[in-house]
Amino acid sequence: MALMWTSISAIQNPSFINFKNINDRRFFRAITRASGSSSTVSDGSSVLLRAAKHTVDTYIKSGMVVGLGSGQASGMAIQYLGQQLRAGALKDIVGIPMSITSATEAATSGIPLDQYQDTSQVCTDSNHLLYFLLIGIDFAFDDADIIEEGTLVAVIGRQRPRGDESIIEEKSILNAADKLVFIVPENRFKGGLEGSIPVQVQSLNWMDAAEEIDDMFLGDAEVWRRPYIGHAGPLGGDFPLITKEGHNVLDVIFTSPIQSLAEVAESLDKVEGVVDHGIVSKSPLVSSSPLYSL
Ligand SMILES: O=C(CO)[C@H](O)[C@H](O)COP(=O)(O)O
Repeated sequence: MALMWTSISAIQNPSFINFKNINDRRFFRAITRASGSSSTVSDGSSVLLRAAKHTVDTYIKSGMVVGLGSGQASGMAIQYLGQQLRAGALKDIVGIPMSITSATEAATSGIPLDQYQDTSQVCTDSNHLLYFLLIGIDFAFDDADIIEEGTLVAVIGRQRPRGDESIIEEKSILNAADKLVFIVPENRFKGGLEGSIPVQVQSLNWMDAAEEIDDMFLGDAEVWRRPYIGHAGPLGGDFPLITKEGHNVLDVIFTSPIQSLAEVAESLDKVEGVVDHGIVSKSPLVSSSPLYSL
């Protein structure tokens, strides 16, 4: 594994925190030496753990509603958050898990959980007037497969779901968060990205959507339907993946460098049958002063 100094991107407030430049330079020199030519996964893990702890220590305050992401680094942050709760360093945290895996990790770490409701709740006051109560998420952290240098637009969902992950649910929590941090190793932070953009499509007319996307990125990308088991291929084999929402997943595999992830997202959004995709743009806050009660 390459040298794993870790970058953290605060997406809503895109000040870029580079672990190489903050805190303890000696630590990173030590990691550099330890990584060297015989670097191991554990070296990378220890840097990720440090980044995960830094994320919790810096951004999470008592009383917050926190979106809990999926992936190795998020798992570390969840465990550390649980430790901080048990130690009394933090209290009154409510976790909003983005997947079954993060829910399980949070539950075993002793973090109180709630579910995110994407729609506003309708309430009545004493005069029987209707008003809306917005559910707010103060902060969220997550892993990302790749982050576009410069824009901090991220891609999630490249890997086959390990549990019951849903790009749709994950993105709705990420987009609802007032502040968002991706915890990623440095080698996932780059420009001119290649590789897969996962696209969730309606299963009935998946092929029409696939053809339209194929035409759209002709020469730059191949479009394959993601299999549940077995080998990948354009048609997704005999057992195509069906998401928990009943959709298929297309992997739009870019073989040429992507100039702008935001433009790819905009193009995909226009295709009939596309339900969602793994590109997470810098979205505005759902509410700058949310009223919430969880
Ligand atoms: O899609 C994702 C978040 O849901 C992650 O990018 C993906 O799970 C990466 O995991 P890891 O960091 O463990 O490789």
